[in-house]
Amino acid sequence: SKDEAFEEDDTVHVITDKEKVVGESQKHEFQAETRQLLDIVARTLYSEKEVFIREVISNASDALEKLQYQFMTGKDVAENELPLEINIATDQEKGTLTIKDHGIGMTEQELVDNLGTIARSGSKAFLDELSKLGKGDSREKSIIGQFGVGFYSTFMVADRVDVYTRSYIPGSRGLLWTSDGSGSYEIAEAENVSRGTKIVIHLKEDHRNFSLNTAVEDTIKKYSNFVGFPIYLDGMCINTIQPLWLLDPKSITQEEHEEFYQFIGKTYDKPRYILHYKTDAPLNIRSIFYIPDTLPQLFTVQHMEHGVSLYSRKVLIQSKAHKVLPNWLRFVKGVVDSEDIPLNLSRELLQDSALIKKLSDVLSARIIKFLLEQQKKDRVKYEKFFKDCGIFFREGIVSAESDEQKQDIAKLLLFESSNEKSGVLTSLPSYVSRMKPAQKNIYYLCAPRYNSLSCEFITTSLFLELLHSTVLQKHPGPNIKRFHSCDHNQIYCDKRKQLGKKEFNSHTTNLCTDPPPLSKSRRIRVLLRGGGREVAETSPYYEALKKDDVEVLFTYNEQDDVTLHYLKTFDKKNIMAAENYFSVDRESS
Ligand SMILES: Nc1nc(Cl)c2cnn(Cc3ccc(Br)cc3F)c2n1
Repeated sequence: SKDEAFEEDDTVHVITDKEKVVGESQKHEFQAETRQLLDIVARTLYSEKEVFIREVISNASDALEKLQYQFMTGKDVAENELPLEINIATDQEKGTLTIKDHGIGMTEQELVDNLGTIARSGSKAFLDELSKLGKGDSREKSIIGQFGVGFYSTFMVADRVDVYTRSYIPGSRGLLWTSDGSGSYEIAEAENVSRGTKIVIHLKEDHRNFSLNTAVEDTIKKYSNFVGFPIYLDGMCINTIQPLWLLDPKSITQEEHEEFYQFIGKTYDKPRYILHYKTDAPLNIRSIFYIPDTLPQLFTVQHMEHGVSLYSRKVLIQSKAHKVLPNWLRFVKGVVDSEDIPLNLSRELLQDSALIKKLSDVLSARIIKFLLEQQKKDRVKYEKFFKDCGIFFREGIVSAESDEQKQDIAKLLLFESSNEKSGVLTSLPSYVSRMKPAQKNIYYLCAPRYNSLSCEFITTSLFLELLHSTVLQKHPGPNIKRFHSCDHNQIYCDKRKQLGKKEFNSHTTNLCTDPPPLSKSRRIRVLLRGGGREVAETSPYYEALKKDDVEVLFTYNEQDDVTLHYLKTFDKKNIMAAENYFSVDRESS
């Protein structure tokens, strides 16, 4: 198992340079397509140069997997005592980066073929596909993840690449392939080449950073941390955290989840909810989602660093893949690994592919289903979660493309209701389950706790006039509780305080005595405290519904107002504001 592979053995994991060329080397011209391909891959396709490390490590990992397969199918394997690991060495003096594996290695025929694959069929189809790949084209079956093309990416950063390789087939000769990536390559026989492949990358002048241990370590931890074999960098094993998402969910402890969550989230927080989701249809998905315990303050809600990490067969494709989940689920952290996602050519191709859209739809539906289960499983915990994250759901309803998604998200919402005591929350499905057959619509009454308006005014008296005309008229009922000037931008009105000469009519109240010393003209924000349950219950609009024993949802903030307005219907019932009760239902009933 993986653990054995990781146990510390005493042989030190360093790479020695004992290979020696014997005999003549044959010169080979790259086929035209190969050169063309080299140009493309080396110049344009990789947005971040560092991914060449991901590619050669993936090739090494695949070579080790193929060797394991030979072992398991009882094939005769040369040097079968060699450890299944990947060794990487940086050498700052020489300006080289070396990646070595004891995988299946290559025969001379394969060496040429693997390059040739691209030249003969691959690069033609590859180039066609590439040209065909308009924006968002879903059929981006790039061949980058296969052997060969990934290897070429080394020429983005290399003046020269030496490849020592010997196939696992007993009796195979050691070979040296070398090229500067321009027009040709050379192959010679070499001795002291151990089974597998060793790639020595002679770095270009301005890519010498890849011969620095720290730079290489960061890149390996970012892209290849979960590769299924130990990776030794300059003798140190650097990939130690298991790809939790591939394990059996029941076998993972809370501690393992917390450690993993902190590793991928770069946080010391704990997850509040954990969803380990694996499926093979309609896509191959291995994923773990975490909902953090503490959520960012409101401000960072818009700007929080978000996006789950997207992997393909344990290799990172994108660390903050924004499109894998819809924006309204940006509070969710985690990893998604799908074999159906090709190791991609570039970020752009990944951003708006139909494949990613499909993935996003499947995942968001599953997360909503999970949250609904949690709503039933532990109501108190869910209500706390809803208080923290309700804002995201409301955004989801407003921004969701399909009505089906709106309906799905709507089940997550909670409201106060005339049927329940103050402070008790209910959901739309529960409301509907209580509706009488004759009732056609769902009713809600918006009694905002705060009404804020920012107004321009010149002098105190004009301010009072303006306030009276614009605000107090609009919100009948004693919805103004307090006015006091706490700072020059916000004034509350306070029933108990007398303000200025003006007395407002009985319903409302007076403004506090000392409006802030104001310059000629200022914009201030007036927050009118009040509203909430008592306003709702004493609202004339509620009276009629109450008399007819029609349940009304109470909303206290404008986001809910907007959300219900956008939602329009739920479970095929119209969602109506209470004030429309008279006109609509009276006629019909
Ligand atoms: N590590 C490793 N192991 C194996 Cl078995 C293969 C097979 N192909 N490739 C990619 C590749 C192709 C041509 C050349 Br030249 C070098 C090179 F790395 C492999 N890489």
